[in-house]
Amino acid sequence: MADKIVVSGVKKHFRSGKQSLPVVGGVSLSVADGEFVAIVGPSGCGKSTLMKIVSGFERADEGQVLIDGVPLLRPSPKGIVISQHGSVFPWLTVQENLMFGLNGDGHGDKAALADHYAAMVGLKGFENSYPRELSGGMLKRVEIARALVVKPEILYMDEPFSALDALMNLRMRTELLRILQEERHTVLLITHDVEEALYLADRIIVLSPRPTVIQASFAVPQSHPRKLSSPELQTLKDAILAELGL
Ligand SMILES: Nc1ncnc2c1ncn2[C@@H]1O[C@H](COP(=O)(O)OP(=O)(O)OP(=O)(O)O)[C@@H](O)[C@H]1O
Repeated sequence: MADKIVVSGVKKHFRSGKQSLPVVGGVSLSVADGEFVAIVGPSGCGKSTLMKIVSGFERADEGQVLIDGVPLLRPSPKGIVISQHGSVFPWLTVQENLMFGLNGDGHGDKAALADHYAAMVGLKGFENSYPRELSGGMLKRVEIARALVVKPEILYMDEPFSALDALMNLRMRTELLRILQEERHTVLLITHDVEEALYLADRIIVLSPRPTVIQASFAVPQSHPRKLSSPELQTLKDAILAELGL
């Protein structure tokens, strides 16, 4: 499969006063078209910074990011970010939120498309509801639908489910896999949760403490749906946790 994302020799530091804080210490990785790669690493190691660089919201000091072979200089229309903070507009209905990113004439009947994606994430019947009328899990699904409706080639997910309760977190994982089976996207997921990574990803990259580098990489060869209790995934989990010093 062709490489969708190529990260080569990326380094980044921040400056606070006279202090220099090295955050990304030299990261190179390739993500194939349609691949789902999860990134785990210790708290504060630089995961979000790396994600911002790979999604074009932050510039690297050194190295570069290529999307389909083209250097990334700003956020690409091919990618969309889903973060833990949420970006649903409270003053718009679910349908209006989903229609928001659809501009130009390329999207046909925007309302119908919005409703299709609302249904896809289980929000049929809530198209005219406002965010304040929805639960946290429903809001997160609006967010995911809002990202998918523009048919991004790349989904950048930074702890997308971390604000949800444990049950909703599990539901959303399954929901995401179902959607990805219908529409193949290239996905880069940052998570604290090794089990979430094992459940979802084709490959798991473990980052070192700051300044972060790739410490280990694990392929997850199992097909979906996966059983986290399977001996193979348990062995993999132990190996990843060992890399994280746990
Ligand atoms: N814009 C910035 N200016 C200065 N320092 C920053 C900036 N962004 C991040 N940092 C620092 O860089 C380091 C890495 O932050 P980052 O958010 O990338 O880590 P993380 O691995 O995503 O953290 P967490 O696991 O806690 O979400 C932290 O020490 C943080 O304080």
